[in-house]
Amino acid sequence: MMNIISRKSSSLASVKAPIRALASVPHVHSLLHFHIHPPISTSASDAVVARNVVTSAAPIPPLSGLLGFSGFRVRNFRSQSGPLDFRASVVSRAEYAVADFSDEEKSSKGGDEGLEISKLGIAQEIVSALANKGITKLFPIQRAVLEPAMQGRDMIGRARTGTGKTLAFGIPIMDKVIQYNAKHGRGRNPLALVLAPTRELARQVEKEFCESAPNLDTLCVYGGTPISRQMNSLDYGVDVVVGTPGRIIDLIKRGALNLSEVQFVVLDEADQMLAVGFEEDVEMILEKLPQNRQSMMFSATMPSWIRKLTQKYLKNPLTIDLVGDSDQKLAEGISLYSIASEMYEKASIVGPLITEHAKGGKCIVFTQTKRDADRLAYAMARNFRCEALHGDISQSQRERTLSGFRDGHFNVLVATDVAARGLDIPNVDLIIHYELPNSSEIFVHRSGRTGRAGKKGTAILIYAEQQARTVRFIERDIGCKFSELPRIAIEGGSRDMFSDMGGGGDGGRFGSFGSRGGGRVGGGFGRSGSSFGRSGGYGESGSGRSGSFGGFGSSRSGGGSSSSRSGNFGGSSFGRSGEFGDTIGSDRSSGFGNSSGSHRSSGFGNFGGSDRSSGFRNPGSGRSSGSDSTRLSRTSGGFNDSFSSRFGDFGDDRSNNGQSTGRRSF
Ligand SMILES: Nc1ncnc2c1ncn2[C@@H]1O[C@H](COP(=O)(O)OP(=O)(O)OP(=O)(O)O)[C@@H](O)[C@H]1O
Repeated sequence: MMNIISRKSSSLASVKAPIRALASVPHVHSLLHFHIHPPISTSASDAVVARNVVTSAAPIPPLSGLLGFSGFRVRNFRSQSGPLDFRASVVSRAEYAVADFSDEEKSSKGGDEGLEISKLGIAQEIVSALANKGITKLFPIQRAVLEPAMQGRDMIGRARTGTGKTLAFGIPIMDKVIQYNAKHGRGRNPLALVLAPTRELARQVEKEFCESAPNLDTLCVYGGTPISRQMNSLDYGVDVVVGTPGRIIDLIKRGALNLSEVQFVVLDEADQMLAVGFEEDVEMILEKLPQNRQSMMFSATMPSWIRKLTQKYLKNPLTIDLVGDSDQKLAEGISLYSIASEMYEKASIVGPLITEHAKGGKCIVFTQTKRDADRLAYAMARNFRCEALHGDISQSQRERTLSGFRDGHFNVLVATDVAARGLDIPNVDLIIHYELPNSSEIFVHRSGRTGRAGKKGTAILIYAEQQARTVRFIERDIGCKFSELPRIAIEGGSRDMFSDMGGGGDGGRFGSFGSRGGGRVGGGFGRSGSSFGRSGGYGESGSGRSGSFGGFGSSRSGGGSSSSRSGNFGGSSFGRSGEFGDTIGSDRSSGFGNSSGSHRSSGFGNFGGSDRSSGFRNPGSGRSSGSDSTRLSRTSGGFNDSFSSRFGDFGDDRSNNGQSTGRRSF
């Protein structure tokens, strides 16, 4: 441990020092403009907003202003000191558009009604960087979060997919860190920590931070690339660390990551942390943080673990829910279609659907298994520029695939649910659910890869007749209706587009696929409670599946039975809901949620499609001993989040592993 620490004054660090010093030009205007006022009282019209926006998880003093009136109003920003005496940024004369967020959301999406970012008084570098990205007005979730976040409030947030949650927590954090650095000088230890359940999501959050505040040092940490690079980067000093829990713990354990100065922690996709088995890691990390901090959590559902976290680690949290129980769960602008198909014909109708509905644009086809993704991608590559993405694909290849898809080098991505959550790929026109998702939540997240940032998109659900009940269930659960597309007639000869891939049999091959229908509805739609409402968790097995796919099928709570009949190709919906009906795809086991590898180091960066502009990149390879993948254990018959911590002993981090904790200027 001490050896590691003594390296901190390495020559590399001293080279870095002037760079950091130069980068920390103070945003004096921001510091000067800031106001503190006593709270103002809520008005009678609060109810309008409260209905749609804010509920309090615990009794809180009335939050006024942003949350407290309908219509537009000019007001001063009310603030109290946040952590480390961070103060709210300037918001003098800022207009808070806080009418009905739902209505607003429908109409604006960054449109005319949004709050001008340039008027917020936040650091000019953020304003300019966002403007360069075409972001000039706040989205509703950002407006809802901004003021309480600036006030230092802990919060739980929920909004529809693609509506800008990252910047909702990102803007206040970036601004506060910039101000703090301007005042106190830049330090070595991070001031903000963002936990994400997957590498891809972590990378995306990092990208958003790097693009929006290019002068901040944001480091992304996850497994799959050498940990030494991340340790070096931490050694130089970082402002914000984004990462997956496993690698973060690894870095803490090695004495490379000192969380003693963290003032902001964000749990992004918190319920997904649970789904991929990170709960123990997350709690360990939260235990290591200073008491005096601001915590923000974003979660689509509220399983009991999240509630427990909320009670244990958040202080008097505010809940900002722009979805609500009865609202539709999908973003506006996504057209939903369903289409019935025989199991053995499904693969053959994907092509026509893409041609018709993607119209040459980007399309993601979601399968349940890695094997399906590979095979479908392979077969479709005859007619489309197409690649597969799933957890068995190496991290570096996954990144290449994602950046190729982003950049338009190919336009059809066949993915397992590894891509369902959080990924922000611009201009995806079409989502095809090749197989029913495991839960309504997964459906929402898969579909939410289109229609982002107010754009239009289409999602098509392919189902077998015997799965019609599940389709209705999804409709009810997400509050949307599917328009049924006419069946696509498949000529005999082309029924099985995998026919040259081995296997055989009457229709549908995929190796051991082959049963025509033969399904039975598993029935039993488990609806598991969450305080955020229904989250699905249905189990229906189209035709039952296992055979070559290995016995999926056991349903956990709330799920219907899924008959696993070997050799049959089935609809593969596996009821599993655990506490909240939110499930992950069966393919998560090895790859999804793995954390590893840095993709940005301050000086050198890493290779592999990172969007960090500065820096070279080094190929990420090799899994560190602390790879998170080892924690994901998959049990037969279902998806099991169980894992055992590799870090029973967490070291003596209470004393910060002996690291220097004092903030110092470089
Ligand atoms: N105010 C804004 N104006 C225009 N575009 C924005 C704004 N805020 C965010 N965006 C863009 O919208 C896209 C979606 O944002 P983001 O990924 O944060 O959504 P999200 O709510 O986290 O979605 P998901 O739940 O699917 O993860 C991003 O490309 C982001 O840059």
